[in-house]
Amino acid sequence: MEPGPRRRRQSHQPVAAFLRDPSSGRVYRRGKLIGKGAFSRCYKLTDMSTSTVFALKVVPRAGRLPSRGKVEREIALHSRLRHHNIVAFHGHFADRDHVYMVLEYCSRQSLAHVLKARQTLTEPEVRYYLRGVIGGLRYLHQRRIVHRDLKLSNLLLNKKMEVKIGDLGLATRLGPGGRCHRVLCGTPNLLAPEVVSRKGHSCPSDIWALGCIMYTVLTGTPPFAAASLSEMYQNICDGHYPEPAHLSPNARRLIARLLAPDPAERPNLDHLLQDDFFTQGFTPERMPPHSRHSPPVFTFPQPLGSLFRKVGQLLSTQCGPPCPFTSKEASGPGEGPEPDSVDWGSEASLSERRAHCPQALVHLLTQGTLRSDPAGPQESPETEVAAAIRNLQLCLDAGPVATQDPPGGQQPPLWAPRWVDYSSKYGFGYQLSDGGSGVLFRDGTHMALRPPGSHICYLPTRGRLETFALRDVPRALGAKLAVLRLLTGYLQRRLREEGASPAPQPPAALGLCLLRFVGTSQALLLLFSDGTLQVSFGGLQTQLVLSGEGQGLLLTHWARGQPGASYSLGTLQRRECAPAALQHLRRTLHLLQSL
Ligand SMILES: Nc1ncnc2c1ncn2[C@@H]1O[C@H](COP(=O)(O)OP(=O)(O)OP(=O)(O)O)[C@@H](O)[C@H]1O
Repeated sequence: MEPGPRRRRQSHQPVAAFLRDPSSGRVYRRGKLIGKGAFSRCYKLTDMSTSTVFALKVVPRAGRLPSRGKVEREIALHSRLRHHNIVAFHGHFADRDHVYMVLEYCSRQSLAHVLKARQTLTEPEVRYYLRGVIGGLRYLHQRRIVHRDLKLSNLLLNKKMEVKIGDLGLATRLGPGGRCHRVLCGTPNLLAPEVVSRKGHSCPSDIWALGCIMYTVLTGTPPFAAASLSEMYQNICDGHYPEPAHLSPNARRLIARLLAPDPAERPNLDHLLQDDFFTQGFTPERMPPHSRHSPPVFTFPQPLGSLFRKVGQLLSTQCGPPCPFTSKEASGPGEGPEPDSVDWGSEASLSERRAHCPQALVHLLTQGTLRSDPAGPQESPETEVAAAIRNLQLCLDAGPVATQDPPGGQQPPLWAPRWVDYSSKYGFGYQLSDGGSGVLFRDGTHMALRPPGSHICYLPTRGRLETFALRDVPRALGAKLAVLRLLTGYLQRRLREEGASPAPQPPAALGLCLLRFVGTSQALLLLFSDGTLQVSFGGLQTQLVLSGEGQGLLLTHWARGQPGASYSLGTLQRRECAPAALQHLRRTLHLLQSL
């Protein structure tokens, strides 16, 4: 995957089983061989007095190194560095045959090993690893040091799966012009155009390597891997690589920015984490060690409570038309865990959905649609989506954006402030702002609990409403009622914990139901039967609700804990809408159009 630098392999003298650092007096026991580089070998090493485990990098002293003083330069440079995302340097010594470097031990090997086992990584994982690499690289660049050999095998992982930049053998300080020697060093398929054309390495050359790394871990193949070196260098100089069409637009855009042929156009590390790829997607705080072998399923607390949401695998879970739930009837909650101890979806259900939906359009994580009556009029979910798109366009076409946020009205619409996606097992539960709740089940049916009389409203298919008093619910619906109660109880508990109470507003119509939900890495979109469209971005950071119709259209926008502001179509037409709300409208439109 990563052709190594064209360097001659060294023959190695055996390394003694016990080694003494003459300057510190420490005695070490050499352990097993953990890896081999072009000029070095790495062993596990234990400090005999403290039992601390290190990695020992051993470089032979024979006069066949690529350039004299290379190891000395590596030691001089590496020993002064101290950063959480750079392999720590603990000491060095030498004997007649070898130079030894005592390094922080990274027991989970490298990202090259992970990719070999996994073939590709998911976007949340890539965000997690890149964050660490960017942290370490920023530290180097701030000190005017370029790494010059960033590659997967030099991104090591410690026991906690924290990423550490290693192998500073080619790292060097920048010269006065922000560049260093015009030599062709590094790993050929990761060389930046300016390095290939011998203009010298600079900080953007490392950024280019980051682009190659990102591309490789997301697609499983490096962006530049032509049969001949000259063809590959030509592609590098032209910035010509196979378009990774199946990746999310944000991932593709960031790769294109990182792999800009002109170094001046590549993003600076200080701004990289502000890219949409990082800000609009979930980044795990930690990485489970098993993710070295299988895709992780992440769970994370929502701001409104410890809900768990499925973000395990972004990959190619992309569907065009809505994927039906499986026809399996929802089962009772007896055998399942509490919703706040479950993940959102499972790999099995994702691959199931992928098999159903070969077209790749939207980066979906989870979705569900209310079942249509096969004997009834052909209602397609696209009809509601098209209506929602029309409404969004009406708002967007209303007029130019106000230069500052106008005071919004306070007309809270009926919406779903809380939800829990338990669709991998039973269904998607939500609580309405009037205190009612509902579940769209995996089998495409819908059941709701409606205040004030606590009616149970059941829709076996779209348009067929059956209502029951709580005690009269037929036995056949007992399992679904149990799920509805389980999820409602859970959401009410959250409401109590937040100290919130339902808004005083007229209760929803008995037939109101959730027609469709779509979860992507960026947003959760809910479409109700009365045409209300609700979109939540970034967990619950920003919410947008579009309700009503025609001139009664109302846009309500909540941003980062601010009280909601509502805008009527008339207000929007008078050119008064918060710029942030319009921006979210555009993102919603984009999302809907890509369904
Ligand atoms: N600090 C460390 N902890 C654990 N393993 C390490 C550590 N440093 C290196 N290794 C392992 O040893 C291998 C050899 O590392 P080394 O830095 O000598 O060369 P390399 O970067 O893999 O190759 P090259 O020298 O060709 O660029 C690595 O691939 C890695 O698997």
